[in-house]
Amino acid sequence: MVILNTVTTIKNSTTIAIGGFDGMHIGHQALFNELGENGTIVVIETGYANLTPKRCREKFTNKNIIYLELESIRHLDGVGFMKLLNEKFVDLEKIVVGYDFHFGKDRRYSYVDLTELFDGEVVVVDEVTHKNDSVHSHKIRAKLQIGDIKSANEFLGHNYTIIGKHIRGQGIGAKELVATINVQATEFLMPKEGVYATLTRINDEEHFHPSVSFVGHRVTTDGSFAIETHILDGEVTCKERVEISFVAYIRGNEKFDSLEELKKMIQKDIAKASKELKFLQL
Ligand SMILES: Cc1cc2nc3c(=O)[nH]c(=O)nc-3n(C[C@H](O)[C@H](O)[C@H](O)COP(=O)(O)O)c2cc1C
Ligand SMILES: Nc1ncnc2c1ncn2[C@@H]1O[C@H](COP(=O)(O)OP(=O)(O)O)[C@@H](O)[C@H]1O
Repeated sequence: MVILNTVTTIKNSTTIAIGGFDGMHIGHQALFNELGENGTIVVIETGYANLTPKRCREKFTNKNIIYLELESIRHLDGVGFMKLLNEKFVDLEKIVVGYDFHFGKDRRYSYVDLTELFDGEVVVVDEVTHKNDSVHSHKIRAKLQIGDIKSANEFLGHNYTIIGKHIRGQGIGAKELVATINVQATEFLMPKEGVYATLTRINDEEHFHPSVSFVGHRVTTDGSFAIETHILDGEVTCKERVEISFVAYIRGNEKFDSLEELKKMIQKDIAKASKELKFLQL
């Protein structure tokens, strides 16, 4: 990962797009479309990104990304920020930002200041909306938190995807319910507690498996928080790194009086998830 603060200069990059870019949503993609061949994405890293934390942004672009820690630039005024960009990007000709881009101390400066301060071209991308609603990361987070996966995915332009590592479960699943892969993915925002039709990929497999996943506190068993995915198209063995893509919300988390009742419900969940995923190209 290239952190801009620690490198002296970046050569051959004539165009940059600047922002936080958590989510890499359709608004962000509109900026990337203006980058051209030698464009670089400059991520201002707040440390709070939880839709595409850290290097996960790289999954959703083929452009080069470099990272700039907010802490190291937040004190700068407009002139200072511009000086930093010019010093680091020695071939800079064009800067791409969105209509609401703000920077510098107290977010005091906008694209208007950028246009005055920069000697090259500033491209300002108009507001990107979906169904008359302005697309922003905070709105995607809010949608995920109420389980509105379909709208969140429409704003994102891709399925909301978390990546984590395989961890040991309680050992009840395979014996009494269905086999699940338990996942730890602490850096990501968790969608509303419940059951989802999902696509799961293990390590760097070429294809995703249709799956049904549970996210939440296992109120029926030990009460602890878990992310579990049950693969619908057979057994998988190698499972260090697990990627779960959320496609549709099926139901909320429930407490069942017995494992038999939970098992019956899981069978219904499987049927619903299979139906949701049937027409997807995996
Ligand atoms: C499709 C599916 C739906 C689930 N729904 C619930 C639920 O509504 N409430 C709940 O407490 N646990 C639910 N669970 C989690 C189970 O409690 C969990 O799989 C079980 O405790 C076994 O955990 P283990 O894999 O760690 O052994 C669900 C799991 C799956 C795969
Ligand atoms: N809906 C949108 N339409 C156009 N530009 C956008 C949109 N959302 C964000 N941008 C631009 O993308 C860059 C990154 O913005 P950022 O603040 O990280 O996104 P968000 O507002 O979604 O959290 C900024 O230059 C911003 O102006």
